[in-house]
Amino acid sequence: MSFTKEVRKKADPIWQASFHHPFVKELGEGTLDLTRFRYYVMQDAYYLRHFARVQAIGAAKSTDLATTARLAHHAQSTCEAELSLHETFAELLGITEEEKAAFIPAPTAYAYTSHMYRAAYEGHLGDVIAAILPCYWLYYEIGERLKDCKPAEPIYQKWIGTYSSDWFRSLVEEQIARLDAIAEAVTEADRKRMEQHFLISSEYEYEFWEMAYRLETWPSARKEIQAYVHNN
Ligand SMILES: Cc1ncc(CN)c(N)n1
Repeated sequence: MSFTKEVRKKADPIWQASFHHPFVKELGEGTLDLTRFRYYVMQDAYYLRHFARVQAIGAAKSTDLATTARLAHHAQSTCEAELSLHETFAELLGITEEEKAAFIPAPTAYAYTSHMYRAAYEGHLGDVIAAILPCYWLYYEIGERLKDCKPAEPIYQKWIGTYSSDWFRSLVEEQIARLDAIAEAVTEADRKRMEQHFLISSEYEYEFWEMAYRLETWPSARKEIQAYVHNN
């Protein structure tokens, strides 16, 4: 069995929990409260800004120019396609510049992005891709599951359309093939570490729905903590 099939199998229980999470189900049905989606859009814009940087670390850690170019292209796609989609959502949802300026990442968004940076800075390209692959692949599987849903809310239709698109599928397939090729060439210890990154990111993907559904906040109102994460 390929490395990605193995880790996908190990992660299946937590992926199933994401598929059945009320945020995902209600988005497909069109019953998701827009307050929750609005919160998600703001946290996800923060997440994607850091995700693009992690993709760029992958570009820098690639050992051949063709892979550097592809990873840089992926980072650019995150900025031009996904983040610009969020800009459209922000306009449609009436998210103001003041709200954006006062934005503070929630504990889960902060922890998930910190995990990706850690995997990326401490490891090689295989570590980078293992940590970011659930982000691609889980959303694509969710897009596939929801693609025949016709939520009355156009914003939700647009979200589903993005992640079930051929464009997104081709990015996912490219990263799966890349990770399998790397996994064949590295040591067993490397593969074990890559598996851990993949499983931790899978957990955080689930936690991200929870965070948005519960409108997570920091437990303490300490301004210095909030100022720190705000600036980072
Ligand atoms: C948290 C999260 N994970 C994945 C994706 C899809 N790139 C996203 N937009 N946000």
